[in-house]
Amino acid sequence: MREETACGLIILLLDAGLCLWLWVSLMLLECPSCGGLGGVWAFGACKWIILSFFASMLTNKKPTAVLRRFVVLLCLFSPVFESGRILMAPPSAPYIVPSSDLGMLLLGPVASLLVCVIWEKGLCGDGKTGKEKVDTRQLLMRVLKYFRADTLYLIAAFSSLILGVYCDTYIPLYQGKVIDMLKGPVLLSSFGYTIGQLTLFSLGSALFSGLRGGMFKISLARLNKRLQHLLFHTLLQQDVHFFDENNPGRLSSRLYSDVDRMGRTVALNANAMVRSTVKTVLMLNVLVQLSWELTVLTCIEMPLLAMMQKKYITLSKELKEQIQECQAQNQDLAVQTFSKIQTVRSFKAEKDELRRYNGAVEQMSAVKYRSRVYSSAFTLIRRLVSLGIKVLMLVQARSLISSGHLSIGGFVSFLLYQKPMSYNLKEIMYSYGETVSTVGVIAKVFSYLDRTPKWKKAGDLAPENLEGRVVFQNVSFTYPSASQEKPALKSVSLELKPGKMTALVGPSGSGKTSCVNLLKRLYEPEEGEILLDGKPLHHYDHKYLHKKVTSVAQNPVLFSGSLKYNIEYGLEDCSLERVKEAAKKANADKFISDLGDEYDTDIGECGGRLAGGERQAIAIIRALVRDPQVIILDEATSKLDVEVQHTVLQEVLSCGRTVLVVAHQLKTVEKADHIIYMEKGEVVEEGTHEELMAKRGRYHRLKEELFSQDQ
Ligand SMILES: Nc1ncnc2c1ncn2[C@@H]1O[C@H](COP(=O)(O)OP(=O)(O)OP(=O)(O)O)[C@@H](O)[C@H]1O
Repeated sequence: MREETACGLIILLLDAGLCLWLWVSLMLLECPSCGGLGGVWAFGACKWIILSFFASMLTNKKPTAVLRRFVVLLCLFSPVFESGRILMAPPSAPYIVPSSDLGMLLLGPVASLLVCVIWEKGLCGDGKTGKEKVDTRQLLMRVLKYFRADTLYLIAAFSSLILGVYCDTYIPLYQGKVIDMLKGPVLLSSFGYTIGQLTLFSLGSALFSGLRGGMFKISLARLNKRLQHLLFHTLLQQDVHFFDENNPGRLSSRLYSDVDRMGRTVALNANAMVRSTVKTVLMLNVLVQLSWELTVLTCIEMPLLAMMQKKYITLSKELKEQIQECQAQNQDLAVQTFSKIQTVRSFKAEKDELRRYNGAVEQMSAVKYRSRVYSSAFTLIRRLVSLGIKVLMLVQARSLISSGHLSIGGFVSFLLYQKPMSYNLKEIMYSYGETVSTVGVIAKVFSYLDRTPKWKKAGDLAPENLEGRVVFQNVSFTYPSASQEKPALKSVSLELKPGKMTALVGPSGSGKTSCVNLLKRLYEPEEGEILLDGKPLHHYDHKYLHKKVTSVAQNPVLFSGSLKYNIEYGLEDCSLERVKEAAKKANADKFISDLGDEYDTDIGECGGRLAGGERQAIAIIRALVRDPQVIILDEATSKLDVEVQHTVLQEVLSCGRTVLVVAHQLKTVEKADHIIYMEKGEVVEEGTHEELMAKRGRYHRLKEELFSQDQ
C-alpha cells in the first residue's frame, strides 16, 4: 500500500513537471494556441506513454490497477475537459486553449488525484476484499427484491421524484430571470409569462415532492410489515438451542429496530440518492451554461467533503454499532428486572439492579457523547470548507461580472443553485455512507432469515390410536452450549409402559430434565433413538406429537390473558364444554367458579394473580384438555392439596395413559409402578420402590438425601 502511494506521488510529480515544462516552452515560444484541441489531445497521449513507462519502471513492470487508472485519469483529464468546454461554449465564442494559464494546467493533476482518492478510498471502501464488496452489493439487491410486492407504489414514487426534481431544478433559473427583468424596459406580458412559469414549476415541485414522500413511506411501512412477519415466523421455527444462545432482548431489537433500519436505509437512501443524482445532473447542466469557472469551484467542494464524510462514516459506523449493542443490553436489563420483580424485591436487590442499570445507561451515554463530539467536529470542518469555497467564488464572480461574462441575475441564479447543489452532493455521500454502515445490520437480519433449524424435520405420522409406549434406546446427548466433555445423558436406555407410572429420580444434575426435554423434542439426541410405539419421535406430525405427549411443570409458564385462553393455548376449536370437563377431572372446577368471571377471568402477567397451586391446576387442565396418551409430570402436583393430588394422579393414569414423573418427594415415588434411578447422566438402578430398597444399592444409600424435604 505504501509503495503504491509512493509510486502515485512520483507519477504526480512527473506529471506536474511535464505540465510545467509545456507551460514554460509555450511561454518562451510565444505560442498560446498549443496547436488547438488536437494539440491538447496529442500532449495527453504523449503524457500517457511517458507516465506509463515510468509507472512500469517504478513497479518492476507490474503496475497495479489503481496506478494504471491514475495514469489514465491524469492524461485524459485535460483533453476531456477542453473538449467539454468547446461543446458547451456558444458557437460564436473563440476557442482559447488554457495553455497560458498555469492554474488550469495544474487543475488536471489535482482533480485526477482527488477523483482517484475518492474512488479508491472513499467509494470502494478501503481494506475490503472484492468478495466483501460483492456481498454488500448482493445484500442491498436482496433487500430491493423484498420491495417487489410494492412495485406500483415504487413506480409512482420514482415518477413523482423525477417530476418533482425537474420542477425544482428550474425554479432558481426563473427566479434569476425575474430578477433580470426587474430593471430595464421589459414587456409586462413577458414578465407575467415568466412569473407564470415560475409559479407552475413551484406548484409542480410541491405537489410531486409530497407525492414522492408519501409513496416511499407507504412502501416502507408495507415492507416493514412483511419483513417483521417473515422474521418472526423464521425465529419461531428455530430450535431451542438458538434461543439458549440469543437472549430475547437482542432478538426483539432485531425484529423491530433492525428491520425498520434496514428498510428505511434502502428505501429512503435510494430515494435520496436517485433524487440527488438526477438533481445534480440537471443542475450541473444549468450551472455550466451560466459559468463553467464557478461550476469548477463548486465541484471542488465535493471531493473534499467526500473524503471527510468517508472518515466520519467509518467512525460513526463503529459508534452506531456500539450504541445498538448498549440499547439491546439496557432493554434486556430492564425486561429482566421487571419480569423478576418479586425475586428482586424479596432479596432487597433494588439498589443493585439500579446500579447495574445506571452502569449500562452511563456506558451508553459515554458512547453517545463521543458520537456527538465527532458529529460536531465534522460539521465544523465541513462548514469551514464550504465557507472557503464561497469566498473564492465571490472573488471569481466579481471578475466575471466586471468583464461582462456573467449578469447579476445569472449570478443570483448560480447562487440559488449552488446551495442545493452542494446539499445534493452531500446527500449522495451521506446516503451512500448510511447504506454501507447498515450493511452489518442487514447481514445479521438475513443471517436469521436464512437460518435453517438444526433439528430433524417432523414427519406426518398421526395414528388414530396411540398406545403410548416410550423407549429410549442408548440415548446420548450433550447440550449444544455445553462442552462435549460434559454430556447430559450417556447411553440411556429405558422404557415407559402404557397404564403405568414411572418415576425418574436422582441427584440434581443427573439428567432427569434432559430426558424430559428430549421426550418433548425440545432437543435432538446425538446418538441413539427415542421411540413412541416403535416409531422414532421425529416421524410424528409436530402438532399431533405435542397433543399426545404433554407435560406439566412444577412452575408452569402461563401467559397474560384469560383462564380459557391459557387452557386452550395452541388448540384450535376447543369448546368451553371440553375445558369445563377437563377442569372437573383436575378437581379444579370449584376454585374456577369462585373466580369473578370464571373462565374469562384475567389471570394477570404470567398468571401472577393466581396462587402457586392454582397455577399448577390450570397447567394440569391445559394438559388434560388435549387428551394426551403420554403425560410428563415434573413435580406438577406438589402445590396441590393431598386430596386433589390423589384425584389428579387417578385421572392421569386412567385411559391406559403412560405417566412419567420427575419426582423429588417420597410420597410421589412410592405411588410409582416403576422407579428409574439416574446419576451423572446414566441409569444406575431400576425397579419398584421396595425392590430398590431391598437391593440396598445407590438408591437406598441416597434416599435420605433425595427426599430429605418431605420426610
Ligand atoms: N440448557 C443447558 N445448557 C447446558 N447444559 C445444561 C443445560 N441444562 C442442563 N444442563 C446440564 O446438563 C446436566 C443434566 O441436567 P438436568 O437438568 O437434566 O439435571 P436434573 O437431574 O434434571 O437436575 P434437577 O433435579 O436439579 O433439575 C447438568 O450437568 C446440567 O448442568
